[in-house]
Amino acid sequence: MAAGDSRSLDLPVVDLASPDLGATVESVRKACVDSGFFYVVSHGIEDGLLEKLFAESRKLFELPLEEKMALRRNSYHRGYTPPYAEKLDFSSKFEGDLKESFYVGPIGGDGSQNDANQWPSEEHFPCWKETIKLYHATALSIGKRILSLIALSLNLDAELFENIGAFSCPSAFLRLLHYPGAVNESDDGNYGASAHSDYGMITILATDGTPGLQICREKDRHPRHWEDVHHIDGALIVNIGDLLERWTNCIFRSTLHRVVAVGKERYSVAFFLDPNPNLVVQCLESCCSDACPPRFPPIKSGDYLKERLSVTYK
Ligand SMILES: O=C(O)CCC(=O)C(=O)O
Ligand SMILES: [Fe+2]
Repeated sequence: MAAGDSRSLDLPVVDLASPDLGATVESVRKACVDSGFFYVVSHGIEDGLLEKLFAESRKLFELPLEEKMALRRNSYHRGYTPPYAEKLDFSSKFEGDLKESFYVGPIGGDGSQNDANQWPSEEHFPCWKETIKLYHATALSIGKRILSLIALSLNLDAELFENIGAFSCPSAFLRLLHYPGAVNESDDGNYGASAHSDYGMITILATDGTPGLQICREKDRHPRHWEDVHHIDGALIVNIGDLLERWTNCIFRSTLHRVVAVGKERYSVAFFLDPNPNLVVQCLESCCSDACPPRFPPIKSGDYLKERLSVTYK
């Protein structure tokens, strides 16, 4: 289905600079319970940074395939993935999704973390690393602010995730994405990114404004009903992942989404913020009771995510 065929959604817009904390927390809770998706504005990203980020991303994807393949995703899940490398929806008849992507994991860190990132040559990409590093750090700090609102929205301490160690060496991955414009006839009906939910805690998405992103709020209803997530200038899109859904005993929703081909090239940058891999994720205290016991056993965040990724990239 092409974007635009479905009804457009009115997702909540969360203003990170709002002086009314109570209303902000309430709107975060409603969004996380209803659709697992919302917009964030007044995020404080410095002027021009998103433009620079998209320019560097475009420059990387414009390289010839063999140069990109020299930076192919390594065993630490950093680097380039070509078109068709990822199959998110196993019911799809196509070999894989149309998108190509580039992953950048935690940068530097406290020395205990092996910096396994791959970088294009400094000679041809003099501003690449600096721009990516700045956006990675900025997205991480926005993510922490959003998770503090999420904690409040669950009637928990604003610093909960910080206090339990989720943010000490968090598994924070940036993913640059490029969706092709024209596609071959054999890819007629294929998706930029086929239907999936994200695996981790939260995802923060910036796009170049090209449509294509859709969500399905009722994953068990068939036929599926897909709704367009329209672009709002200056806003980021935030969504809940499966790990947070599990953590909240399914009070918050990790919603199915996909990117349809719209016949126009599209760039986006997703930031996946997941906890320290050693953190044990067990039902949050405000999300269970005698009447509503935990649905899932505790699991180490890293084990959960490794298992999910191994299925996607066999
Ligand atoms: O590019 C987009 O709009 C969505 C990307 C996405 O869903 C993902 O990378 O998980
Ligand atoms: Fe996603």
